[in-house]
This record gives sequence, structure tokens and C-alpha cells, in this order.
Amino acid sequence: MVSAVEVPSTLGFTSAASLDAVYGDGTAARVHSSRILVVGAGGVGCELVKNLASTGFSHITLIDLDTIDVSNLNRQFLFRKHHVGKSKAVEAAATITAMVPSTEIEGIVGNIKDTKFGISFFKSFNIVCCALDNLEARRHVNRMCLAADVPMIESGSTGYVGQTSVVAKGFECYDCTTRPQPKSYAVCTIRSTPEKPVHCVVWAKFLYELIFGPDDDGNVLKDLDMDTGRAANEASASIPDTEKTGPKEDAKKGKEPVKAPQANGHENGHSEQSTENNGTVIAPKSKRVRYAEGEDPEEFAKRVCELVFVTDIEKQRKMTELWQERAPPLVYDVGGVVDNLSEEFKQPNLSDQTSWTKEKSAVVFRETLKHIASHRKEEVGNLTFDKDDKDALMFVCAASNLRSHAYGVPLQSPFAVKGIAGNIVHAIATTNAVVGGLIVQEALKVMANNGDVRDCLTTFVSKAPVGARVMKILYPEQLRKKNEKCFVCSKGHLQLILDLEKTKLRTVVNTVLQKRMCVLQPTVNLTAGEYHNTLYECGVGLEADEIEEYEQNLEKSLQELRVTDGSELVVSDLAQNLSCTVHVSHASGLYEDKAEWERFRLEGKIQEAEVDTNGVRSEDDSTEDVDDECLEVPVQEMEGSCAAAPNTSVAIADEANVTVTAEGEDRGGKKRSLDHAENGRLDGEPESKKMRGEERESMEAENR
Ligand SMILES: Nc1ncnc2c1ncn2[C@@H]1O[C@H](COP(=O)(O)OP(=O)(O)OP(=O)(O)O)[C@@H](O)[C@H]1O
Ligand SMILES: [Zn+2]
Repeated sequence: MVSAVEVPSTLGFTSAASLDAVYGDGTAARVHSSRILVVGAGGVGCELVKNLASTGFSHITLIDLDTIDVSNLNRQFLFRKHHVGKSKAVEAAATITAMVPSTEIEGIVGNIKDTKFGISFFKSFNIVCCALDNLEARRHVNRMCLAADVPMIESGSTGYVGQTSVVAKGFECYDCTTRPQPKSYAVCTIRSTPEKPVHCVVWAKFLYELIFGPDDDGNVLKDLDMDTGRAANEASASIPDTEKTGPKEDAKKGKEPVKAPQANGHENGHSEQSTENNGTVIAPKSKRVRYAEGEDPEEFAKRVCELVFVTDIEKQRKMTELWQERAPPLVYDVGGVVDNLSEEFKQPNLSDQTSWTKEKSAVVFRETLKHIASHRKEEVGNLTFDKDDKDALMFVCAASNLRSHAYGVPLQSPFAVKGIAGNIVHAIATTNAVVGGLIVQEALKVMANNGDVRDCLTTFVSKAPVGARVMKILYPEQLRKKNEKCFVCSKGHLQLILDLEKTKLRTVVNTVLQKRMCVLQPTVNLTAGEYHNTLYECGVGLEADEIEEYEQNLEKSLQELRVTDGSELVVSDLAQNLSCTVHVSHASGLYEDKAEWERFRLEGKIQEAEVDTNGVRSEDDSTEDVDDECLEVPVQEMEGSCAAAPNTSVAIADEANVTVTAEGEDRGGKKRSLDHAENGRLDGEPESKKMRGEERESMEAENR
């Protein structure tokens, strides 16, 4: 990494001599000549590139896939109002060039998971800095940096807490630790007994996707769309093609209409369903909440209001066993609220921090239904909740408040609903600035040691504890050694337990490998005794017959594919340079009460999926008691883009309250600091900096 390039006396805004004086001779030269990749130009990314350029890093590549939103302007100081809608990476690079002209900075619009950013791309940098907001991208960059043997500085920030750490061969990688389980809600809480605003918001997001999204049997409100007690796909099948707006599968099913049940099979006593279509009895569209193509938006809105807030609530009220210890929900004639409210009610201010009334929510709900049905027809059937989509947010705010009203839950402002629905802990610019500064400190240490990370630290940023004698907000730790059981950086094996007869290869590929293990393009090779076979491959370079065979395999059960109890699956991903062995065990009927894609257990040192916190956490800090009878709904299944919720810092925030498991499985984030604090010392700290007992207690209390 030593440079032969002449080093200017001032690097960025920093004197080269002072860099060498503090970090050792040669540091300034390396800072000046090294190439650094920054992934993410959001809250932390903007602070970081500004700091890097000011410190003298002269060759920066910045990647981000997103455009600038008006909501970024309060903390992403490289952007101004006229940048809204433009690329974050390109505009951030332009601002840096104007600010520190000696910096060569390239802004690239792109997804870092794209295969064009392969190992040789990563190898062309001396350091990679992650300023991302999601687990998948972080785990991918972690793997790419290990494969390319480039030190990676990882970071996260949410609210008052943040973290930086450094990953390099031999040290703990991002996949070495187990992340906490995602917060989940019992389906029955969401469906029948909501008690908190978050339950109503989660419900409203399901409702939005039920009405306007792709047909999804996994939607926990699916029965609202049939209202007949029949299977979900039957209900979907009963809609004639001409009325369909959903995805192709929906249309396919529609060609085989099935008989609607007899009127006496109806739970709600409605009997107007006997519509004839080519001699086949079909369910009437009035029984569905989905928008039917060509339907009058006014009629559609009326129908949804009636089905959701009258018919369904009446049905819920009849479940008397639920209302022995709590008040039954109230029917509210949303469609009947007189529409003489002002224009402001119809086009509300979504930054409003005052709670909406039920009347306002009723009008907004109806108006939004009509608006989407009449102005966004082409998207209907494919819409998913996006917190930055104004219509989606208006819908969810109005629907969740109407739901809250029915169940006696406090009503919320759109600002609060956005926080809960978008999984947001409102970002704090100062935390981002602290994290951005810490990353540069670590980068300078890597430069000082010519690429070696031996002096680097993991640092936790925390809110200063109330009443603490020492107002300390930074908690450093030495880097940990790699976890020998990690399936990414070591040769760790995983155990997969499932029902071989009932589990399709599709579940293994989509959920186990791609979602839980974050493998981008998995190849799956089976070894069962003497038998070897490739079960699945994807990506470029496959022959047409191979593609067809693997597609067919996805629909087969593992048993059909000759996977047996004790078989080994070797899972590899060339792009991530990953190869690991998954041992399969059979468990008959495992988790049959859960959705098809959740009927497995994956063991070994593997990260769990991203944790929900943010708005949700502040609403609901306790672990939900889940009734055994109820299916759990992992929150991350419902979230759209996770805003300022980087997993690292989320883990910090949540883990402060988590009990340490006997094996220390959940080693991570703040809890780890607190564990060390328990022994009187934080790793990497001199004895004189002992954390006092009461300081720790108040910090824990604060984190609670
Ligand atoms: N796979 C990816 N490739 C490239 N950039 C990514 C990828 N995933 C996330 N990012 C970028 O990382 C940045 C993270 O920044 P930050 O956490 O501040 O989020 P944000 O989107 O700017 O804020 P908010 O979600 O609150 O609007 C975002 O700009 C996002 O576009
Ligand atoms: Zn690891």
C-alpha cells in the first residue's frame, strides 16, 4: 500500500505532517494514494465522505442505488432541495468535489449486490466502508470483502445509538454472530385482538396489500377477501378473468371457476352471491375487498368500508369467547361519515403530528380508496406498502386509526404512523456525525498499519446515561477473533431440520438460503449416501434444459429429490465465494401450524433475520406472549424498506435487554459491552476507565 506519489503538504483540510505525527510516518502518503469504497450515501454515508475528503482520502468511490428524498434533507447535508429526485451517489460526489476539489470522487448509481460489483471490483480498493441500512446488503459486502481480502469498516446508526466495527480475515465477521429474533406478533392479535397502535398499523399494511397488492395466500387478512370460509385460492379462482387485476397466477386460476358455497354456508348471512358465469356459480365481487377492474371507484370504496369496518367487525363481535375480559370492537359506519369536510381532510399533511380523529380517518380512507382505484389503475394488483408513497401512507394511517377506534386503541398522527409503519426510529444527525467520525478513525488506523487491522476497535455509541457521573457516550472494544463455527468466514456447518416429505425445494432455496442465509445465487448439491446430484443452480450460463429442470425441482418435495435424513447439501455461491455444508434432518410434521415457508429450523452460528425496532420498539418493548394456537407474524415480512434501522445498531438497542444465553449465542452489540461492564471493564479499555455499577445501571435503564 506504500505510495511513491508525492504527498501534498495539505490533504483535504488536514496537514500531512500532522497525520504522520499522530498515526506514524507514511500514513499521509497512504491516505493520499489509497482507494476507498463507500457503500451508501445516506445519513452516515454523507457524513463519512465529507470526513474522508477533508482528511485527505483522495480516491473515493461512492455507491448508492437510491435517489434523494425531501425527508433526507434534514440530516444528509450534502443535499439541497434542488437535488430532490436525483441520485444520492452522483449528487454527493458533486458536492464533495465542490467542497474539496483535490478529491477524486466517483458517484455510482447501483446496487452493491449486483454481480457486476464482483470480487475483482472489491479487490481494487484498499478499504471498504459500509454506510448501509439493511442486513442483506451488509452481509453481502461482508462476504465480498472477505473474498477479496479487503478490510471492511461496518457502521450503523439509529436514534441515539450507533456502532462501528472492522472486519478482516481472522477477525469476527458480520456473519459470525447470531442476531436477535425478529419481533413477531401473533396473527390472532393482528386479526382479532389488537391492543396497541402497532398492531393496528401492521393490520392496515396487510389490508393495503390485500386490496391493492399481488394475490398472496400468506396475507393474514386473506379471509377478509373471501368472507365465505372457503380456501383462499378458491375465492381467488371464483373471480372471472375480466374482473381480475392481480398477477398472472390469479388469472390462471380464474380460468377454472369453482362453485361458490351455498348461502347457508355463509357466516355473515349475506346471500347475494349467486352470480352466474357460463353456467358456473361464482362468488360475487361484492364479497371481496380487492378492487375489480372496471369497477366504479365510489362503489368500490363503499364496499370496502362496509366489509372491513361493519361486516368483519360484526363477525368479530360474535366471537364471544374473545370478549369476556375485554370490550368487543365497535362497528363504525365509515362509508356513512358525511363528506362535508374540508379539502385539507382530503389531502392531509402527512408531517402532521396531531392525531387524526375517526371522522378525518374515515374521509381519508374513502378518498384514498377512490383515488388509487381511479388514478393508479395500472399499479393495482402490484402495490406493496412503501412508507414514502403518499397514498400508501394515507391509507395505512386512516385504516389503522379506524381500526384503533374500533378496538379502543389510542389514535395516532400520520407522523407517528409513518414511524411505526416504516419501522423508523427518527434518525439523529449528531449520531450519524459521530459514527461518520469513528469510521475515519478506524480507516486511519488501517492506513497507519498498512492495511493491518490490529489497532482497530469496535465502538458503540450510546446516549449518555441519565445521572451518570461520567458523561460517556463511546464504548470501545477490541476486535474479536473469528467464530470458528461461522459458515461464512470459517468452515462452519449448519443443520436444517424440516419435514422432508412436505417441504419443497422452493422453500429451501427462497427462504432458507436466500432469505435466512443471504446467499444471492445459490447452487445446491446433494450428497445422500452414495447418491450425488445437483438440485439447483441459477444465474447466467445455464442451458435451457437445465433451467427447466431446476424450475421443476423447485416444486418437488425434498423427499422426491432423494434428500434423506442425514443428507448433506453443499450450498455455494460463486459470486460471494461462499461454500458451506448444510446437514439435513427430518422432523415429521414440524411447525405445521405455521405458514409453509416457516416450517423449518436452521441451527448453527447463523444470523437471524433483521430485527424490528424503531417505532415498534418504543410502542412495544416486551416480548409478545404468543398463543400456541396462533401463527406468528414476523414483522420483517411486512416491512417495506427498513429506513434508519441498520441491523447493527438495532441489535444494540434491543440486546441491551436480552438475557445472555448459556452458550453466549447472542453475543452482539451493546449487550456484549454490558456483559463486559459486568466484569468491571470493557474490552479494549484501560482499567482506569472502569464503568461504575450505577453508571451501567442507569445506562441499562436508559436503554430500556
Ligand atoms: N444494496 C444497496 N446498494 C447500494 N446502496 C444501498 C443498498 N442498500 C441500501 N443502500 C443505501 O444505503 C443508504 C442508507 O442510508 P440511510 O440509512 O440514511 O437511509 P435513507 O434511505 O437515506 O434514509 P430513510 O430511509 O430514512 O429515508 C441509503 O441511501 C440506501 O439507498
Ligand atoms: Zn464469520
